[in-house]
Amino acid sequence: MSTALTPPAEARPPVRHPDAPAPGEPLGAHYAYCFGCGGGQPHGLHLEARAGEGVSVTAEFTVTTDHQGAPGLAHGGVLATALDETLGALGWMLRVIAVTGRLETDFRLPVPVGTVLHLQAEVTAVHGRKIYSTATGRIGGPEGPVAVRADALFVEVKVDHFIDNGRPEEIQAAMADPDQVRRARAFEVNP
Ligand SMILES: CCCCCCCC/C=C\CCCCCCCC(=O)SCCNC(=O)CCNC(=O)[C@H](O)C(C)(C)COP(=O)(O)OP(=O)(O)OC[C@H]1O[C@@H](n2cnc3c(N)ncnc32)[C@H](O)[C@@H]1OP(=O)(O)O
Repeated sequence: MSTALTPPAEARPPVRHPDAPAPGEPLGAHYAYCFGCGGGQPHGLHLEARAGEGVSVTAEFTVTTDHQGAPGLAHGGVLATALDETLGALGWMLRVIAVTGRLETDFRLPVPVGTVLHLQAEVTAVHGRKIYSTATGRIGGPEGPVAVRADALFVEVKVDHFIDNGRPEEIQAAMADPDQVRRARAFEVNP
């Protein structure tokens, strides 16, 4: 693991937000057109995440023919996306909006089309706006062998990060959608 992903000595253990969804509760999509979790992306991952214990989440992603790199095998970038999306869902547990700063991925086993990837992610430490986290993707069941894993650094941002940087068409549509505004607020500590 690179030094940038090692929490400094002053980092604190993560604290589950009191209003975090209960363990087992589905988290839903943070944006309908998200490539990772949105229902509105025909070739997306349609990843479904649930709250876990503490500051953790679980998720499942079924590899389809849309996700191939080599014939019959998942593309590594798609698997990294599944890890990234699962790690991103940890924001629901902290009620913080955070984006990926760094994502370091180990690919340990090939993942065939048709596989259900069982993902688990947890926050390991928090230091200021920096959120340190780790994730695994297992095949053959939730207790199966680890096919992919990642360590990550997410950085907390305000909703302005998206409003200021996103293309105006999509931002205006999102801001006009009460359901999207509700989802964005669910991520924020002080909405
Ligand atoms: C109604 C309105 C509609 C909106 C609704 C939206 C709802 C959304 C809800 C939830 C969204 C969740 C989405 C999850 C999706 C899955 C996750 C992704 O794929 S996210 C996309 C990929 N990532 C990016 O696009 C980031 C691009 N990068 C940036 O924007 C900046 O670089 C950013 C924000 C990461 C940092 O920039 P700075 O200017 O804010 O802050 P600085 O000072 O540079 O960094 C803060 C600290 O972090 C460290 N840091 C930053 N990047 C680092 C890196 N790559 N490696 C190591 N350290 C890093 C720095 O060294 C600094 O540390 P020191 O405070 O000094 O100790």
